[in-house]
Amino acid sequence: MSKNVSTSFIQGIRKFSPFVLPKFSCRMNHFNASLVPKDFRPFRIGLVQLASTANKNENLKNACAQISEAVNNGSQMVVLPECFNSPYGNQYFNDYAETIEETSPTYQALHCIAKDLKIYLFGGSIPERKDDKLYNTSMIFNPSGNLIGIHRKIHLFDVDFPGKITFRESDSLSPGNSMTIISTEYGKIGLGICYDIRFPELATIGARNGCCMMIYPGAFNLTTGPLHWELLARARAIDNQIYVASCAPARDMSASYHAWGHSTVVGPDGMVSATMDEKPGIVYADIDPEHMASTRKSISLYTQRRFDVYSETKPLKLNEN
Ligand SMILES: O=C(O)CCC(=O)C(=O)O
Repeated sequence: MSKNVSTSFIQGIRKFSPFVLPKFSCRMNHFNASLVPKDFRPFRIGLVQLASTANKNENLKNACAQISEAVNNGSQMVVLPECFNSPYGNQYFNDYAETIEETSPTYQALHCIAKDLKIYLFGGSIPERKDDKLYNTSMIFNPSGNLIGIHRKIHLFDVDFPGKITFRESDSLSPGNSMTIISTEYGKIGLGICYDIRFPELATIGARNGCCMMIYPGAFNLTTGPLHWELLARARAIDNQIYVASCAPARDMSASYHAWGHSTVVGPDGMVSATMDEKPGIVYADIDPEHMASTRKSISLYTQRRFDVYSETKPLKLNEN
């Protein structure tokens, strides 16, 4: 089951200050495995950049076909984009929303394909109905088809770029209230959805808690995509010397929301390992503990952090008299 971490940034840091990892053993002794989380194993990830339509059944069928393709090409972990089963927009969330239960169409489709193909499936996100509220929610399944985690988008996308894009997700959605870390046989994976990537605390606390990777299903747009999509993924990776995978929908200029696309995997050194353009497709990357170890050996952030100097972080107060 996922571990929902509800801890403050400082508590998260202190818990792992200084960064201590158990001594390594077994087959990882050809490199300095004490520099990586002890449960981190190599794997191949596939990010499915899906072309979604207004037809939910079609979207689910297409998602399953693309997941199979990713697995045929060696992926042990597959990621879908934000809002992959519906168009993206406040006007759609209520109509497309599902409850998270075994009889719901998206749950069923993801459960079956993860089980059939024996993979970890990070099911992008869908509009979720829970009690009287709607959330932007990701379901994560293991190779037995069990639901092992749910992440509800914590930071809602409320922005205003006059003349370019104005969006207020909070007009229809409620925010999730906990961080999510998923334990897999390849290591721990932290999860955020889209706008969550702008808040570095999630990745930093994830890394302190032993995550080898952060996954962000996301649908950036044609204004903030070129400005920040890759930069943010690289920043989260460099800050923490972890892998970052961001999975986007393909761009559809006939839809009301135009996604940036460019699904990307960034390595622990901050370099782009794999990426693509805005069209439908799949991005593959081989995730390698040795790469993390060599990055952390060259630039030794984890032994050089000055926890004795950093004081409690406080929220920025604007216009205080
Ligand atoms: O942060 C951004 O620029 C885009 C975020 C977004 O599109 C979202 O959260 O859905």
